[in-house]
Amino acid sequence: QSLTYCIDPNWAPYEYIEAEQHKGISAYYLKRISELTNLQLTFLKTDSWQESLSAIENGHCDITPLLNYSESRAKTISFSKPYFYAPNVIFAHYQHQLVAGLSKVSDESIGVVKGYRLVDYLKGHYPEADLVQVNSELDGLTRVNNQKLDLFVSSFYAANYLIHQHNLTNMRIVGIAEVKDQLRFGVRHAHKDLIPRLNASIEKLSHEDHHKAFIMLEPVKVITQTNYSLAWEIAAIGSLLLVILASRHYYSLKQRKALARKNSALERLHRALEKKNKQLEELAVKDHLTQLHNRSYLSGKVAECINSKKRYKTECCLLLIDIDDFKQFNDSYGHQIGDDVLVTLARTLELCARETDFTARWGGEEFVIICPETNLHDALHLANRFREALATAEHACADPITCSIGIAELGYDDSQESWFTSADNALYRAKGSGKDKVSIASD
Ligand SMILES: Nc1nc2c(ncn2[C@@H]2O[C@H](COP(=O)(O)OP(=O)(O)OP(=O)(O)O)[C@@H](O)[C@H]2O)c(=O)[nH]1
Repeated sequence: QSLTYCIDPNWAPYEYIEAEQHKGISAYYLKRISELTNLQLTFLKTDSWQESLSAIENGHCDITPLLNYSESRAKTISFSKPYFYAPNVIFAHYQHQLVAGLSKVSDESIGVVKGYRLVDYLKGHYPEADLVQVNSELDGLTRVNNQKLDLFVSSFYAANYLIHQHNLTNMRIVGIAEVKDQLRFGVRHAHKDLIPRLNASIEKLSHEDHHKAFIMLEPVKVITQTNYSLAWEIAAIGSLLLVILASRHYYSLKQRKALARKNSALERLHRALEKKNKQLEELAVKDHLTQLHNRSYLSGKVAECINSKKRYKTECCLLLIDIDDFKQFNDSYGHQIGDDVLVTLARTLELCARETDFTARWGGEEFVIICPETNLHDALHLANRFREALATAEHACADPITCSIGIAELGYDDSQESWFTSADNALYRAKGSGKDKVSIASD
């Protein structure tokens, strides 16, 4: 005989659907009973217990393997004798005090699963109770856990299983409901002739059969042993990070020190370079032998004098000095003595000139004094003073040093070239008139 059966799909661990398959202890009992009765049972999948009850009522489902007796169900269903017994308990928030039984509940809401026999029971025995019908055991337990419902009455094993599975830790059992589950087969009235066969098979179930089913009520084991491997991994990664950070810090310190050393070396180099540059600048404007300024330096000063003349009409004189018969010093005493004579003249020049004058070696044995803010009279005085000082200056050979001097006052329209030409002409005249003379350009 081939029959269909249906279950409560949300009543783990009693019965539930997993991967489209009927699971739980009712699956186990159903298998045993169909073996013992030789019944062919085909599973009719439903989405809820309500849907399963409706399927029995409208004839789509013939048998359901695990339900309690109730008068209302008895209208459409014939029942076998019970074969599995379980207590019902009352759940509440973990801070709720113990409840001595359902009869002691007064103002609190009591949850039960819609369609369960408990609904009829509570309505019948406690009509005043604030009954809340929830969709499933899990729905009721979750509401209590979240303090959305005061109490929830449920099968102990089913609730125990769900609490573990869903980690509902805000709740506890606070009392025992007087009703117990006495679970049995339910058969559509049309097949009530099956009841004796089912009862005979139930009688044949052994103690071991029941024990195997009972074991299936055990919730999924919670692993209480601490898994240290993650801690070790974290510690290892942490240590590695520490080592990396420490070595980075060490290398960055090392690099900073090396950088500081390089920076101070660079600073030293920079200072040395500045010094060298200064020396080079001085070399560029100084005569190496006499240490007087050279022609290129003087050209700048001459330009300043010309500008000053044009702007302020200030007086300015130029003395062009040439050592007389200098060639003879070289020829008679050698080049070194010639150099000494040049240096002697340079020192004498510096002694005689004022601080505001500019002295320079113009080239060879020719020297220049530019005297700003100086008229011809004073320039002549300076020239003669210089000649006298030179004549008495100590130097390396016995011959006296004399020089001829050409003086030119800067004219308003003079350029450097015309000014020096005037001085040169005057010098030429001084040489021509017997040397050791001073000649003025305007003469
Ligand atoms: N020792 C030395 N001699 C120099 C230097 N520069 C130029 N002379 C020499 O100076 C001499 C100049 O000779 P001249 O131009 O004939 O002039 P001078 O002998 O002074 O004759 P007058 O100008 O007519 O008095 C040359 O022999 C040059 O070689 C120098 O730096 N050192």
